[in-house]
Formats: sequence, structure tokens, C-alpha cells
Amino acid sequence: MTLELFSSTRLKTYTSVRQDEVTSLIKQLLQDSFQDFTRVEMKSRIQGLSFNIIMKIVAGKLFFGSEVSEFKDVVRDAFEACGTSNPGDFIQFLGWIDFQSLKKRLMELHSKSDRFLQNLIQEFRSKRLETGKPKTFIDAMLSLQESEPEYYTDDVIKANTFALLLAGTDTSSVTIEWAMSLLLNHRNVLEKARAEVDEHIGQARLVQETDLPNLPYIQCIVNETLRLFPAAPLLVPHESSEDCTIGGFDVACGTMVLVNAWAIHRDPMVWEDPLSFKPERFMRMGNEGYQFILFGTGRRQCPGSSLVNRLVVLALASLIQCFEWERIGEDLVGLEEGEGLTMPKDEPLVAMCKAREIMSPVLMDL
Ligand code: HEM
Repeated sequence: MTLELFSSTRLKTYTSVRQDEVTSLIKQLLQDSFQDFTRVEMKSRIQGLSFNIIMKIVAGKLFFGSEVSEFKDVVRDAFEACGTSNPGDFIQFLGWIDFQSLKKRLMELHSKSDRFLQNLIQEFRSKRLETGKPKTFIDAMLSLQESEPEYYTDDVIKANTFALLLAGTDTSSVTIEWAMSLLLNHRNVLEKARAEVDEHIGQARLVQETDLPNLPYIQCIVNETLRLFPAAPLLVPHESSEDCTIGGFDVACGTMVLVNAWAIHRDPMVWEDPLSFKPERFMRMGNEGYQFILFGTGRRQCPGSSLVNRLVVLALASLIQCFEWERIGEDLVGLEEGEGLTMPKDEPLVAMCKAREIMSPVLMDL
């Protein structure tokens, strides 16, 4: 199913979704920044961008009003619950005590998300009968259900839809926010990225996804951002299926194994000058094995990695092409990490932004 959903052919069919949503973000930012620098709160705008893109790819639509808040509540509660440490997971005899009412919260969350997703599937099933054209991830899973109904039950479709919405929205948006923060603190990198965009795309049109192979430096900026601030710093918990040895430690079958990607990405034994932001290091790198492990590895590694690369590089290149960016004051943008599974910034990013004069003819057309 992963191959079916994330193949490059299928991802290509959503190019216009990504392009339209990035253009819509540019339009929002233009509203106040055409004449002069204006202060913009970036976090919510970037969250809106990735939320809308993933929603359209998975469910083919944007939610409005109470649907949005219902779904956002479900996602927020799920992230909170996933990030809660449960003593019973580590000390077996404590398993029967429901610390922090975690089990109760999970049961409530399950019935809320189940109701929401079942309605969504129902809606798609009736629409599919009308149009018959598979388009979204949910459509694709319903097609698989027709050929293998015993495996692709509604429960499997709901679980996969939920995993996609949960895994796809916050991870991409925190990465764009960290990247913009790093660029504001490293003007030389920002200038170099802009020179790359100007050289390969120019000012007569907006960046498009087909341009991305010509923007290797911006791809390096995204990699360097994900090295320092991986959106899944502890990957996701794994369980050993048999007794094994990892790094000299004996690990018994059934043990929960957490991989600290954040620490590996900052290990001075593995990386030169690991705490500095140097996108150039990725220009020289080839296949680095396990030192850059942000998407996990093996059979369960993140299937969304190529979607992330398209989305984050396109968004970043477009923001760099269309706007001048400044910090709101003399101080550097704070890079403290906040709490949460996806390691968001502690302080939401606020920046000064002004439309680039040289891009005016294209921007006026928007
Ligand atoms: C910066 C962005 C992202 C990062 C850093 C990231 C990272 C990860 C990691 C570390 C895992 C677990 C791998 C393991 O088990 O070792 C994972 C799983 C997963 N990711 Fe991502 N991810 C990102 C974006 C996305 C997006 C955009 C989607 C799809 C819309 C997605 C879909 C999934 C799914 C479905 C899984 C579960 C795969 C499985 O269990 O077989 N991810 N991701």
C-alpha cells in the first residue's frame, strides 16, 4: 500500500495541490507587505500550509468551521497522548494503574477519531460511486478494498488515514519554521539560496516543483535543518521481535527500543562541528548510512520522505524568491526547543517580511 500511495507517479498527481497552497500562502503574505516591511506571525501560516496540503492529498478537501476544530482537537489530543510517558510501559507491575488517566483518554480519543474517520470514509464511498475516479489517498485505499476486502477493512483504512494525517501535518510545518528561523540567523546562507533561485528560475515566474532538481543548495538547507532539528527526534518506538544485541547491549525480545536521532545528528564523533548550521556539508555528502537517520530506516521507515522534500523545498524556495526577510529586532531568533513529539520551536516564529520589488510584475498578477 505504501508503494501505491507514495509512488512518484501518485505524488506527481498532487503537484498542483502543493503549488496552489504555496501560492495561496504567498498571496496572504503579500496583503500587507507589498509596500514595506511588515511583521508577520509565521507559525500559524506555515501550519495552515502543510495542514491544507496533507488534508487535500489524503482526503481531497479542506475542512471548514466545526469540522476543522473537531479534527484539530483530535490531532492535538493524539500528539499529547503519544508524548505522555506511561510508567506501566517501563515497569510491568505498574501497568494496572491508569496514571494520568492515559487509558481513559486514549479510549475517548479513539471513539472521537473513529467517528470522524468513519464519516469521512462514508462520504468518499458515496462520492466514488458518483464519479468512479480514484483521486485521493482515501480513494486509493477504497480501491484496494474492492480487490482485497478481507485485508483492507474499514478499520485498516481508518488507521492508515489517521496515521497519514497525524504523521504528515506537524512534521512538515515545524521543519519549514525551523528552516526560516535558521535562515534569519544566517544571512549569508539566505543570500546564497536567493542567488541560486535567481540564477535558475529568474524573476519572470514563480518557482515550480519541476525546478527543484536545480536547487541543490536549498535541498542542503532543508537537510541541515532536519539534522539539527529532526521532526521526529526519537523516531517512533520500536519493539525487538527477538533477543538481540545493539551497540554491545543485550536487548531482550519485547523490549521497547527508542532511537535518539537528535543525539546522533549532533554527535561530534560523527559530524564535524556538529552544532553549527552549515548546509554546505551536505553538498559533499553521499550515502551516509545511519548517521543521518531522520526518517528511520528499514521496512518501517517514513514513506512520506519524498513528499516532505518536495513540499518543504518548494515552500522555502518560494518564500525566498518572493520576499525580503528580516528579524524583528537586533537579537537572533531564539532556537530553543519546545515540548512536543515533533520538537516544535519554543517561541513561534515572528519575522519582518517585504515583497521583493524585482518580483513585482509576477506578484501583481497573483
Ligand atoms: C519532516 C517530516 C517527517 C519526518 C522527520 C518523518 C519521520 C518519520 C519517522 C522517523 C517515522 C518512523 C520510522 C521508524 O519506524 O523508524 C515515520 C513514519 C511514518 N511517516 Fe513520517 N516523517 C515526516 C513526514 C511525513 C509525511 C509528510 C507523511 C505523509 C503524509 C509521513 C507519513 C508517515 C507514515 C505513514 C509513517 C508510518 C510508517 C510505518 O509505520 O510503516 N511522514 N516518519
